[in-house]
Amino acid sequence: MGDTTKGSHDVFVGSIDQGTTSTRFLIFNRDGEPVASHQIEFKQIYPQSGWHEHDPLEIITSVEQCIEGAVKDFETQGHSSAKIKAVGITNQRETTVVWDYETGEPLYNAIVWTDTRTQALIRKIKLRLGADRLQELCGLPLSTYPSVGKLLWLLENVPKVKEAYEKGNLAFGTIDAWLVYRLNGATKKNVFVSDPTNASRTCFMNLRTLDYDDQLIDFFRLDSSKLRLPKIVQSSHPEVYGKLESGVLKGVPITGCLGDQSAALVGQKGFTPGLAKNTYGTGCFLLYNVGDQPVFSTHGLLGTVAYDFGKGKRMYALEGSIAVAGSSVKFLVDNFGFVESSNKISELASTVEDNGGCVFVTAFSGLFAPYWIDDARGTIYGITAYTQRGHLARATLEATCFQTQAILSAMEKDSGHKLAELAVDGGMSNSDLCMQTQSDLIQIPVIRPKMRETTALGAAIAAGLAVGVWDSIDELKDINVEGRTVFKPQMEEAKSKEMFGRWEKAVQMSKGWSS
Ligand SMILES: Nc1ncnc2c1ncn2[C@@H]1O[C@H](COP(=O)(O)OP(=O)(O)O)[C@@H](O)[C@H]1O
Ligand SMILES: O=P(O)(O)OC[C@H](O)CO
Repeated sequence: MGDTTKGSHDVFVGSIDQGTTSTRFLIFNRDGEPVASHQIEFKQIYPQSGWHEHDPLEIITSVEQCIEGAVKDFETQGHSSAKIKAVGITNQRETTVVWDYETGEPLYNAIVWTDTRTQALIRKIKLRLGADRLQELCGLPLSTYPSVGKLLWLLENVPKVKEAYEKGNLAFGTIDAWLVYRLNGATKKNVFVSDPTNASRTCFMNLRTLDYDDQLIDFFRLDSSKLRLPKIVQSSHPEVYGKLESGVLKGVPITGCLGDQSAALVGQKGFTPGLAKNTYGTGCFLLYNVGDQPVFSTHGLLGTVAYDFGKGKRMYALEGSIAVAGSSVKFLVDNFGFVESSNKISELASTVEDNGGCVFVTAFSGLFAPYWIDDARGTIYGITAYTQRGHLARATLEATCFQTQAILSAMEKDSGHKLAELAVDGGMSNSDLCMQTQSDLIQIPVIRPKMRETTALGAAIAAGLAVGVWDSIDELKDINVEGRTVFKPQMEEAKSKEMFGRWEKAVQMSKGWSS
């Protein structure tokens, strides 16, 4: 930690937010306000129904361009880039990248967390002896969602990947590990690390020890002497993530790293057990801080790491993961031209009073928490000659709210605690209609901060804490508190229950389509 940083107000922290549909770089001041930013959408590759890939090199380019764009904006405002003391990384989780450790080149496209090509493979693995004990070790239910299935598919189907593995040259990583590796100059420095919030999404990490577990690796019939896994290091650290090797911020240290949902919890300052946040991005993810010991769900949720800021500052979370949220809105826009952009969907939904009897189970990747139905696919119920586009727009927004309602009910059963309020963020939370519907359905207040880049803020906090931009989390308490919007329940509880009953019926009916 440099003395010039400690206590000084004229310092800034950069944050790389590498999401499922776009990459951003934001520069935050010490008050947690974004002063400059740049965002780039990159290509979504869908080679077949159910497959979803990204180009790992395009992701790197998008990060480099975002850094350049935001720094330019920052300098235009009269700031010097020398004031940027550190950079944090936050990223889409589970998405799997494999590369050749000798050359640093990717061996296949990244397989995205939403991808369902591993459905049959996972079903076979579920039959193995010991499959029912996995969740007690790694916190995750066996499904198409974690990285492990994607890696096993690559080993079975891509000869180059298998060859590299046999030679002991196969590097496997989630997006955080890939970014850190490449931003450090790849083979030049070979910085090959991942933080526990990301590593906990692979199925290889033991949730109690925060290290790889041979029981898990053996169960998946992988040879740890052949597979190169990134070293698991804490989420906020002054040294372990290296430095930016090139570009306008060359030499600036990377000092924070968090999976995007953990970063959002940190950005919402969910540091105390009992606090929860729900992020409505491409998917939607509810994280509930359970304290410094892991909780293993028995009601369809995931046990995961909230953040690891070092000894005595490590927290766990229960998570409810919804595969499709904002992506369903994008689907109506891109595939059917319902409106010209996602931010117009509420307008369309407001042209009608209710869903007109329609329920849309947006199971494009099967249904995740708390249902885990891998063979469900997107299905709309209740269409009649009366149905208008507005009804479908409303049913689309409601689908994420219903799944959140189901997750909260599971969370109450797992934790024995009823949530008093829900902090929200992410692209889809911009819809007032959606947030009001959410509050109506869950019957508690929904709190939306004024500054919604909480994911990027969380990574900036992790990075800033490591270099003394902030000395402790107590110093963060006033950040992003002013100007919040509170959505209070306006619907009768009986009506909310009735609507949820119809949703649950639709979920049951959606089973089995892709079996
Ligand atoms: N006003 C809005 N109403 C509803 N959905 C929206 C709105 N604005 C953005 N979205 C949705 O939010 C998603 C983008 O949110 P974001 O938090 O940037 O996601 P990610 O981090 O996953 O890339 C898109 O899928 C988009 O359809
Ligand atoms: O891109 P998002 O914000 O929907 O987040 C993706 C998640 O990290 C997947 O687990």
